[in-house]
Amino acid sequence: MTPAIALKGVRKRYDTFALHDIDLELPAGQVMGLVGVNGAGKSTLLRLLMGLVRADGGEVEVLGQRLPQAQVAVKREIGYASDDMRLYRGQTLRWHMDFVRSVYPGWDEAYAQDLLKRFDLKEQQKTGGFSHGQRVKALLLLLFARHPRLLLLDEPTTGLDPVARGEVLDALAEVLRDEERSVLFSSHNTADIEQIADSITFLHGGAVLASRDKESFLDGWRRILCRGEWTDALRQLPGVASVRNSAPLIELKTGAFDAATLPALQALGLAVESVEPMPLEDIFVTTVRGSNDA
Ligand SMILES: Nc1ncnc2c1ncn2[C@@H]1O[C@H](COP(=O)(O)OP(=O)(O)OP(=O)(O)O)[C@@H](O)[C@H]1O
Repeated sequence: MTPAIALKGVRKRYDTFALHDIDLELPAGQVMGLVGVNGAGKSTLLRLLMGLVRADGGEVEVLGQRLPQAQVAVKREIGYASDDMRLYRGQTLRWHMDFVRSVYPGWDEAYAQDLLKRFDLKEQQKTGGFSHGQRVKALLLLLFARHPRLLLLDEPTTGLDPVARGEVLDALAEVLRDEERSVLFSSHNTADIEQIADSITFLHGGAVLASRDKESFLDGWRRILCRGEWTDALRQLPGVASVRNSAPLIELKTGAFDAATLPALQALGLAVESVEPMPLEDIFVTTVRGSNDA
């Protein structure tokens, strides 16, 4: 099946920042979470995919079509939401719904009504009076009810209270039950990504540090506590991203945990005390620190 997004060797340079050689593929019907610190390049990447920014080099394909050539046709099939999108303050949400409906024939009014209830929004309210959370939910409603084939969401849950976050994530999960739809969403909140993403990409300093399906990501990482004598050979073990000597214990974090890991530690004279899975946030921080040290 044609991937929803395929990037090959994509580059974009600004005065003080560059995206370098981005290779990324999002299979159709999947959700990819894009995680990165402030300034990592997440918004730039999403803007490239939306055709708002043009790559300096490499290939950008969205829904099987090459950008920038197919930009106009592809844009109709994409739902893009970011913080800099504005609603007309003096108009009601209904006015916005009618406007989008007039432009997109695929508008689903029944679904829009369902989302209005779920998001607790009033269609006759002027959007100028909306809170931040209401504005985000209104924007998502206007996107979701169009049924775009690809959603590009730039930090959709940032700044939402826990209840609104839950509502937005539930609605997203529902949108995703339809296997035809693909989503790329960025977030600082690794818990959101862990909850709904099929695959995870870490972006740092304009480069992809890691991109894998969620299960293999989480399965491959472990925090291991051992007892014994410190040896520098620990740093050479496959996949080891951090080792800390807090005698009498040694803490080791590895991104390549497998059947050979524990025997390798024992061979170095260490007694393994515990092996724990790591939450995505810890995996992300460990990966970013490792790349900063490299
Ligand atoms: N139009 C532009 N001109 C010059 N520099 C830009 C432009 N757009 C983005 N940048 C720079 O590119 C870098 C990456 O910005 P970007 O907004 O893509 O990061 P981000 O990962 O989305 O960050 P945040 O999480 O803070 O939103 C930043 O240093 C930013 O200043």
